[in-house]
Amino acid sequence: MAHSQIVTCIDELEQHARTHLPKNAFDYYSSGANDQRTLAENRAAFYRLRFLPRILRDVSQVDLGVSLLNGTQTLASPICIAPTAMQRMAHPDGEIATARAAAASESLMILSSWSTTSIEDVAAANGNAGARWFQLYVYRDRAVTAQLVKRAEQSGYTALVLTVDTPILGRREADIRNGFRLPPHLRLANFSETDSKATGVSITDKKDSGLAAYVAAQIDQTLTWKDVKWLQSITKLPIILKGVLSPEDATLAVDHGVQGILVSNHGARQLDGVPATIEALPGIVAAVGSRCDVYLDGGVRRGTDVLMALALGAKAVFVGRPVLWGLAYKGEEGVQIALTLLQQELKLAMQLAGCSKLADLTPSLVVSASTYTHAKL
Ligand SMILES: Cc1cc2nc3c(=O)[nH]c(=O)nc-3n(C[C@H](O)[C@H](O)[C@H](O)COP(=O)(O)O)c2cc1C
Ligand SMILES: CC(C)CC(=O)C(=O)O
Repeated sequence: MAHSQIVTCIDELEQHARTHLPKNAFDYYSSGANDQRTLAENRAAFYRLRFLPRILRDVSQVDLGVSLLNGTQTLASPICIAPTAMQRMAHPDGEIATARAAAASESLMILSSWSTTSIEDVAAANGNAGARWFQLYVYRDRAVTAQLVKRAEQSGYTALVLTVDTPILGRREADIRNGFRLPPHLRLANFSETDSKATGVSITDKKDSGLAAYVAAQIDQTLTWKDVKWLQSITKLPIILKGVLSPEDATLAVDHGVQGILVSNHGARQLDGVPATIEALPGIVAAVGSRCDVYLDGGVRRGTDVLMALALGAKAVFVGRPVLWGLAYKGEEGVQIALTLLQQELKLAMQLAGCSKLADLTPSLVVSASTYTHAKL
């Protein structure tokens, strides 16, 4: 795709990234774990759903506005940016470009702990008008973790997103084959060299996958529900648990006083064989009810995917790789293209489905394709 050409969908951005990014980076961004069954399912499960649109409703005005976390976070649309590590591999401006595009699109950005731009620099790029949450990995060294939380608070991040599906890195075979490591001109900007070398493993070490070794050395595998309490004891920020798939865990999360649940399988990069997130969503929504916000990420590539997730009870959706493909295409402008495409597609899908605001979306809008396959005609 030439730069002058019109981008018509997210998949075109991915194709561009595939042919323009270094293999080491594209493979890291695109891979799922093991046989990548869940990676395929994250898309396939959307294809197994069907809409039952309503007719003869006034759809001349569509409002995509949404408010999250008990009305404390208002957004122009429910399409937000999932945290993805090391964005400067996709474009020299990396997280700065994402933060600017998020603010320009009135979207919400979650910054990864493992960004290649610091918490403070991203906050400055996102500005006063921006909406930003910080994704937290809990380090074995709790002083390092507490310092991240403090810096996020001081830089105007308004929630913490605690990732709970990564006690250890999933098996990403492309990274093993490539001997993945962060290119030498980049670094994990939120940590000092000393912090990242504290246990003798650096992300740039020449191991099978430098990343897997780094995670194994640094991330706290002993994490339990008591650490959610610990986190609550050191911050007043709302906490969202990212990586919930089981309704039982969703109930426990609410019992532990979290303000949000992000139904996620980490872009199919952790345990292969888990359900697609759109399949896991209804059970979690049923378990949680209105006791806290429920969000979804994983395989969202179309406005119609967003519409399905919202109809099935998600308050907002997050996209990971589409933002990386936008970055690789044209930095800040590319991320804006990705977000705008999804917003426009969502608006169109709502109009065609007979909905003019998010409150109109109910589960009756979506049915399983098997309803039709097995129908007696
Ligand atoms: C390249 C890459 C890096 C990621 N890095 C992080 C991370 O640092 N922290 C985290 O909680 N999730 C991380 N994720 C998971 C995303 O936040 C999100 O769950 C996933 O990408 C959503 O699926 P999608 O890419 O199909 O939209 C990463 C995902 C990708 C693809
Ligand atoms: C550094 C990694 C743990 C980032 C991540 O979450 C991922 O690669 O999926």
